Amino acid sequence: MGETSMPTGGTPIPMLVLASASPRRVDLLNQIGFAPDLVAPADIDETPLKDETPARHAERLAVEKARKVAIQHPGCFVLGADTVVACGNRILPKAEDPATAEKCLKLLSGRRHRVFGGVALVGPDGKPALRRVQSVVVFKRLDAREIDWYLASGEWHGKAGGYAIQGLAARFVREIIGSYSNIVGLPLFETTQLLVGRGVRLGA
Ligand SMILES: Cc1cn([C@H]2C[C@H](O)[C@@H](COP(=O)(O)OP(=O)(O)OP(=O)(O)O)O2)c(=O)[nH]c1=O
Repeated sequence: MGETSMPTGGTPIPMLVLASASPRRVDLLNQIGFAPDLVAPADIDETPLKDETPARHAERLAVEKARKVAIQHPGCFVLGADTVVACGNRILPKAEDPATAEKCLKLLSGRRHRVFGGVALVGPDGKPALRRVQSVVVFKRLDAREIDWYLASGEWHGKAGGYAIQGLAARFVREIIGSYSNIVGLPLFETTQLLVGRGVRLGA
């Protein structure tokens, strides 16, 4: 279990498992040449703890996702990630209905907010390594028509903060500071550092 291949004369390469149900994360990981051998969603409670900061929340959930899947796949490298949209110290929800998305968009309108990404890699030894990334996003002021138009698109569904920068919401983004891929769901530079740092080979 947990071994993907045995190169001639070498040691087995542990499998790379992505602990995610997000198709975006699979695409992002593929983009940098680390095709996961397996994708396995981690079913965890994503409720913020009392007084938990957005940054800490993203880190904790990334580790919990990776750990949960690592228990089911011992001996593998397991990558987990979490994306948190924060307005000040307030953690915005993942929008599952239009009313929630509308509240988020009204809050983000005309302001700058932060997007925190946590990425955790649990190694075959069971130990997690963690990176945290922060991006800043500045939205233009949104009028009621723009908000209604965006809500009708449905693109907000399942997205932290009620928008997806990789889609129509790009029209609202005046500026970003920091990692773009972090906002979409997986900070690719830091993910590469984690994977390479733990000895996961390209295309493992
Ligand atoms: C802000 C923003 C978030 N998102 C997405 C990324 C994440 O999929 C989602 C935040 O929820 P997460 O809980 O980070 O991830 P998830 O539930 O979609 O998937 P997983 O199984 O890995 O836990 O919001 C975008 O796609 N674009 C954006 O611009």
